[in-house]
Amino acid sequence: MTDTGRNPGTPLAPDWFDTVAVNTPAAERRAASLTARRTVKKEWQAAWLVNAIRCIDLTTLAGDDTPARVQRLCAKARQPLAPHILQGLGLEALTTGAVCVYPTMVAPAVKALEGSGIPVASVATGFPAGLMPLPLRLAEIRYAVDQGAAEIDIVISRAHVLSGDWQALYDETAAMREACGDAHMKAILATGELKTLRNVYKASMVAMQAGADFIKTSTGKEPVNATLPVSLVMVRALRDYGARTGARVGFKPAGGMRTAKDAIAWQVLMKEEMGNDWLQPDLFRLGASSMLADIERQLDHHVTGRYAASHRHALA
Ligand SMILES: O=C[C@H](O)COP(=O)(O)O
Repeated sequence: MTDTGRNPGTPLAPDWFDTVAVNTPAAERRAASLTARRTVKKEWQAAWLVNAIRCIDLTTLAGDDTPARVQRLCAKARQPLAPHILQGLGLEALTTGAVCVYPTMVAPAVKALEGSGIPVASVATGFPAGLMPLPLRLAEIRYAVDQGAAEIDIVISRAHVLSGDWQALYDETAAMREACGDAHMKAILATGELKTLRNVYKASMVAMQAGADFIKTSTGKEPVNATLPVSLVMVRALRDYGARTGARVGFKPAGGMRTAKDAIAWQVLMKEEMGNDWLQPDLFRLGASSMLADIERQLDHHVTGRYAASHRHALA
């Protein structure tokens, strides 16, 4: 992620969100219409899928992660498409947006990505629940940065959202942003646990006021992770924040996105809501561990006319 200008944040301003109303049925209709209305023409689908790849935070966040698995993930991030597909698309080179791992896997990832230009993102702050004393959460951020992470995906305290304690949410998130130093901070809202879309909008706004460079839907561990209606509300908050401050905060849907169709759907949402500028890795990421396999399969078919068995491209 090149530094397209960090989000400096603002003082906590509850008047920017405390009277917000979110019409849930309308958000659901708009989200559904986005993907239904704009069907990406066949010949353009490949280009949209290639663009999705350069925006993917290729992720492994499992309790059985090992340095060997992370090395394989990084090899995939360096070469997400088989050579015959790249050639068939007329592309010289292509890499993913980042690799996203747990803090203790940052060092092997940094080593495996040396010279690639691909940043390492690390989750931190007691991912996925975040229920640890703040000093330990901040220390985990500093550890991940010291290990070489260029991006930190923090998790917010859902309890502060559910109780409407915006000052506590702001203070914690601002402290996390400070602990990140030069590392870009993505704030994971765990929207599946925030109960209402109104809370999603408010949490988005407070995270951005506290200095988040990106807002991210989910850890991938909630019962419900990235959805289009939730994403629409977060992107509207990001747009409103930008209108007030001029800051450009990025958006990262994450969790449960498995297919090439998902990759196109979220890009259509970004294009329709924010415009083409938001379809590049500095401002848009797709947090996914398995979506790339289906994208590669679809691009293989685009180039060869045949479908390879999905397992052939799955990450071992
Ligand atoms: O941050 C990324 C998510 O944890 C990935 O979730 P996923 O494994 O459902 O793709």
